[in-house]
Amino acid sequence: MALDPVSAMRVLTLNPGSSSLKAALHDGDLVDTRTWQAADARADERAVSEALAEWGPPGCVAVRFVHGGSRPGPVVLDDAVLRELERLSPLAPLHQPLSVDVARVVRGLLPGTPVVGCFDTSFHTGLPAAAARYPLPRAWTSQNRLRRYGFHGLSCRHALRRAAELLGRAEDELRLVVAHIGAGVSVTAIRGGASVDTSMGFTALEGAAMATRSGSVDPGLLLHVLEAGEVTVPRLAHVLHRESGLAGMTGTSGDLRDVLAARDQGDHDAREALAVYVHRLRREIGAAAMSLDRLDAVVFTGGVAEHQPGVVGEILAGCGVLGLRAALPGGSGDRVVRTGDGPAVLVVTAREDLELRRGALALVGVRSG
Ligand SMILES: Nc1ncnc2c1ncn2[C@@H]1O[C@H](COP(=O)(O)OP(=O)(O)O)[C@@H](O)[C@H]1O
Ligand SMILES: CC(=O)OP(=O)(O)O
Ligand SMILES: [Mg+2]
Repeated sequence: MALDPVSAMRVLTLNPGSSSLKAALHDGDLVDTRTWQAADARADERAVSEALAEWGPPGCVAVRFVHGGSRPGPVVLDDAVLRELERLSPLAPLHQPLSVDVARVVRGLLPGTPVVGCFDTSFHTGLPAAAARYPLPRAWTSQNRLRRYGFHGLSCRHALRRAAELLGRAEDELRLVVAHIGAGVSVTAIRGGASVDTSMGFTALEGAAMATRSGSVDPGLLLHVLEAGEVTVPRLAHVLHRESGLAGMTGTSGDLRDVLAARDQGDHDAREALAVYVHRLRREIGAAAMSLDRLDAVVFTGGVAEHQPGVVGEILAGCGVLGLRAALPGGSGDRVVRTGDGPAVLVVTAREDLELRRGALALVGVRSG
């Protein structure tokens, strides 16, 4: 069947994550992907040029931004929007500057080609007040700016879509917990097709322990090290984003492969770090489940979920209180690991690129239709 001109458009998607830049070229139903590791601004600029050299010019481009503020959906990027998004960089220092750079580079290389920004935060814009608001003074929160935004929304949106397909159920009838486990880690509760709670908050530092990010730490501890003069504010920001999590606890890069290798060699810190990582993930899964009236399925997605079934198995082994059964999610591709009594367990590849494409085509289609 011939595709209509909008869906047949070649779309380049660019996804700067905290440990990689992922690019994909969607040409009708064909997809070609490339990943560049250890993203930094200059490497990302080179990656964009290499992607364009390899694939040629697309009809439009979609760029993932983790922070979109209150934007409920994708927007076409122009200089003014990019300046606004750049102002959010301090709230997502591992991602936002890279996305802004990548968008500027691609706009420079492809003048006249629409470049669309799609936001992790959009999926969470309907969070109920109980989940979105911090218990801070009204004067701080009344403008609705200092609140919980949530991230990994493109991944959650795709996980919901795939879970509905794999389980043969309507999206809006599913009650899901989605555990996105990559370099960044978050857990989201989905009910009625929408996010109703999520572990990341004002920034992508809150919640579970991550590859190099601390996740949640008692704010009293942070006040203490600041007041004691042990660190400056910029140093503390650096430590919490880049020198904590699995990396900080072990002295490795924080890549789970390195941590598992160290544990296999009997390294005590690696064993303890993985125990903390798994414990904190289970705690977030339990917390997310409390926003649901029943739990139909837990969906594991992101690089760790895709490549390390043993770690998913370790997490599941301690989730019996939710009715989840221990399982080792072997196999590959999107799959239902277990069904039967208790919630189902799914592993889904994080295809943020498909949501980026969808978001871009919806906008470009509207503009050209
Ligand atoms: N075989 C593997 N290939 C790629 N990543 C892996 C593999 N095994 C484990 N991982 C983990 O997946 C993480 C990357 O996940 P990913 O979702 O791609 O991250 P991000 O989008 O944040 O860059 C790495 O930090 C690594 O710990
Ligand atoms: C929001 C976030 O942490 O993204 P990533 O896992 O891609 O680094
Ligand atoms: Mg990612």
